[in-house]
Amino acid sequence: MLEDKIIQNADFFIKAINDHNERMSKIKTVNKLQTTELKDISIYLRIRPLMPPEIEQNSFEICLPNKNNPYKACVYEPAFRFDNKPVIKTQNFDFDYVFGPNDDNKTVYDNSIQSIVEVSLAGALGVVLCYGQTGSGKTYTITGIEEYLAVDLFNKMDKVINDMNLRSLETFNDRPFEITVSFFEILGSQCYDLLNNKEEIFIMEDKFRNMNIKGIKEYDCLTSDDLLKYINIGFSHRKTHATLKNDTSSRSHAICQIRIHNTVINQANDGIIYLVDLAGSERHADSKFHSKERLKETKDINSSLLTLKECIRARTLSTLGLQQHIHVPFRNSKLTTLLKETFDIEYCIRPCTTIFIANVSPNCLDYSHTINTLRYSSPLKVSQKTGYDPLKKKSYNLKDPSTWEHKHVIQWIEKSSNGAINPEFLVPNNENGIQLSNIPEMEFIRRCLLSKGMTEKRAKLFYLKLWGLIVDCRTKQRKAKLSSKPKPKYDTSMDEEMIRRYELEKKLGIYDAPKEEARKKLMELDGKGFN
Ligand SMILES: Nc1ncnc2c1ncn2[C@@H]1O[C@H](COP(=O)(O)OP(=O)(O)OP(=O)(O)O)[C@@H](O)[C@H]1O
Repeated sequence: MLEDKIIQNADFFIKAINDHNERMSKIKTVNKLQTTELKDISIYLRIRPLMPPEIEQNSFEICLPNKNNPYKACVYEPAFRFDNKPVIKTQNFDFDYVFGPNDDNKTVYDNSIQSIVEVSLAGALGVVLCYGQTGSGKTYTITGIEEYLAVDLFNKMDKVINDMNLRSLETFNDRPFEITVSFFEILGSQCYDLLNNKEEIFIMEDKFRNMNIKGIKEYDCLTSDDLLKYINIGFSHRKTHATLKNDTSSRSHAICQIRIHNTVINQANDGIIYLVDLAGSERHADSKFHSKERLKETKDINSSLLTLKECIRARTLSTLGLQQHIHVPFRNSKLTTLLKETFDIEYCIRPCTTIFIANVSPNCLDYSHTINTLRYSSPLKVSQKTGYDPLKKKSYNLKDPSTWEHKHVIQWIEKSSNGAINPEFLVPNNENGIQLSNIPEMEFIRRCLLSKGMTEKRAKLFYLKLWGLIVDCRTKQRKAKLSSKPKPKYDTSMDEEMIRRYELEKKLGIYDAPKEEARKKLMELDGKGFN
């Protein structure tokens, strides 16, 4: 068997991988970028360490972070030539950051997730998705993140209260933030409340296109311990099965929803954090000995993961103005329907941040699983090769906030609020149009309220006015992009014969000639003619 052959040749492969790694360390180092700006969608990779049973098996690591470039991972395929000689093939994959086997959950949390806590407290939407083959460390990663996040959320409240100067508002009370949690799982098209005896719940869109979860129970959390207690109960009720890779493999998408309600600024939408432990993707081949029910389960999981991939990619491309198709297929699965605010840029009216963590096993015997995960996740990070230049300045357009400099922002605020809002309060840090759009709703309203005579309702309307512009502008840009797309050479209703005739007429220069004249000319030239 191939697996036995790989282990028998372990010495060769380990040496080849070490040599390659050594050569890589002599190449110029790429420094880690110190960026504090939150991206709409960030794609990370986490490579777990080899587990003790894998080490006992004499397995070795075939997926490593690139020593000199924290944005790349290197994968080595252990293979054999036709004459049975072992060879190693190398491939590199790009990410927003690669966490290696020595990086613990705290490092992952500090470098990827913690930034969404503050913005969610200010009213934004934060989504964390853990993806990977079964046994690759998704649950390990998400539970670790949840522990740090629960503590951090309660710790940061005070900072946000001070930063937002909430104490100065008349409506300030002794519980400015109400934190509630719910925990549910999605199995195909069914959803179950894991904190309420697995009662069925329903993800629905109301007539205002808002998403609602009918029947879900939300629990009030006064401390981080409360929050963690509910998360642990939820996990213990999740559906699992034994797979080839994991004795308790997760067969559902487990979603922890943390809602942050600001009781001081009631008009603002609640901040929401979704922590999603995706079901372990399993190759169809690995599940072929299972029951019909298991096969259907695997099919459902894989199809929803495919929809998720399409949605993330479509969203990224459309944000960058590179999307050719207007359709983001978020309605194709329950999970993406729930997260529609993240994907549907014509609906979304607040800053959304999505953090996608792909988890892989470094075990040489998991090569095919690991490469599948890398091929799935790495392309989600849209590379600069696509021609998108974030530094390229767009020319000023009164109706497009992304083109506004600080002075345009001031003009817009003064004009659109009829002088009721003082720009010094709303954009005190020289914010440009993009930065203005990135101010979460609560913070936006809070800043508006600093102007004399301003009410929460008026501030909310002003926020919606800005987002009306942003959404209109995005829609227009995408439509313009679509209409500038070259028209297909042939009408799709043309059959083969019509296309042949069209090509021939074009070649003979008689395409626009009257039919009779064209026929004569055609007969003269090739003696065939047509009716
Ligand atoms: N970074 C890590 N450091 C140490 N141990 C890890 C790490 N990642 C995963 N593990 C261990 O690997 C095993 C499998 O991890 P985990 O259960 O998180 O996999 P999974 O991807 O959630 O699998 P499934 O989809 O089947 O539920 C666990 O025993 C876990 O403790």
